[in-house]
Amino acid sequence: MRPKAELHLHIEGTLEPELVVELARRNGIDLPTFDAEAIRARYDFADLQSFLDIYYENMAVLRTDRDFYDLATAYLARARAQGVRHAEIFFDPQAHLSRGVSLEAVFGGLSAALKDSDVSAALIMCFLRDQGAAEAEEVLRAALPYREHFIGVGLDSAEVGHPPALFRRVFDMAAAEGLRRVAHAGEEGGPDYVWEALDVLKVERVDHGIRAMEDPSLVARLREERIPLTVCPLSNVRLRTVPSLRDHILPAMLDEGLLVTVNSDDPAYFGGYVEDNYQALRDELGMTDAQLDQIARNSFTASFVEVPSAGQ
Ligand code: HPA
Ligand SMILES: [Zn+2]
Repeated sequence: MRPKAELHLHIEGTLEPELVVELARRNGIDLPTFDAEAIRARYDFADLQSFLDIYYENMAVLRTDRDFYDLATAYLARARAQGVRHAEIFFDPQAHLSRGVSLEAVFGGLSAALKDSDVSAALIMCFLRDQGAAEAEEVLRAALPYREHFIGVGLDSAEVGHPPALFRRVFDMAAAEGLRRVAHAGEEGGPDYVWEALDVLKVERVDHGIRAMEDPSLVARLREERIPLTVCPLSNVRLRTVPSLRDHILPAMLDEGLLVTVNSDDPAYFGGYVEDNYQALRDELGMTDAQLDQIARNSFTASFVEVPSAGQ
């Protein structure tokens, strides 16, 4: 299997229904159903928000550092089996703090899992854009005692109506701390969100970014500056940002000379882990092995951490 890096992966989006049930039992949490298949049957999404509603609901079973440890350990084992040599993993601390779960539990569990895995991995802390900039600044300040546990910051959750420019100050603060910067932009939002992420937040990578293709001058900028895009094909289909995989703009992005990568986003919800995304691109979109090899090479080029086994 082709070695690859995964650069767009929300650890809470790897929470499989079976683990939801197990953690609910362990933590004495009542669920509408304890049948994993019945939970999975709800995963028919109309858009990003309808997914986020269930995503935040399910993650309420994550309470202790052991829960976060088990979650990340399960992901890393699956990732390894899918050829992942290196993962840069998003997490959403605000979604846990708001439920009374401490940063200590979140960082403690995730960091221990990364340390115990033989897959190279690092954490990127995301701000929930729909919770506003003041809260983002607060969580960054609260996370600084854990500075050595994460390499960067990102911006996720409901995109439209929450433009990147609102987060200028917190991204400046993060830059001053030597943190790397990424943001979701151009998933449901238009090319203007991608421009803002680049110009105002100074992001070094754009998460999704598929709608950048609507603006030729933006495409030229991304190409000239070699800005990586972390595209998530199965996610785009399941959240209906594209009608079907056959309509996906990824091959055109590659033809434009963009530094595109392929990632799984929230694999427990979108029908596949990262190699499943590669295979779907081959089987349903007819992408060639040469194209997929290029994308896998791009994933190492686009990663923030030098990976010793890259390309082996
Ligand atoms: O695809 C996504 N988009 C925005 N926020 C998210 N949080 C988890 N997954 C996503
Ligand atoms: Zn995402």
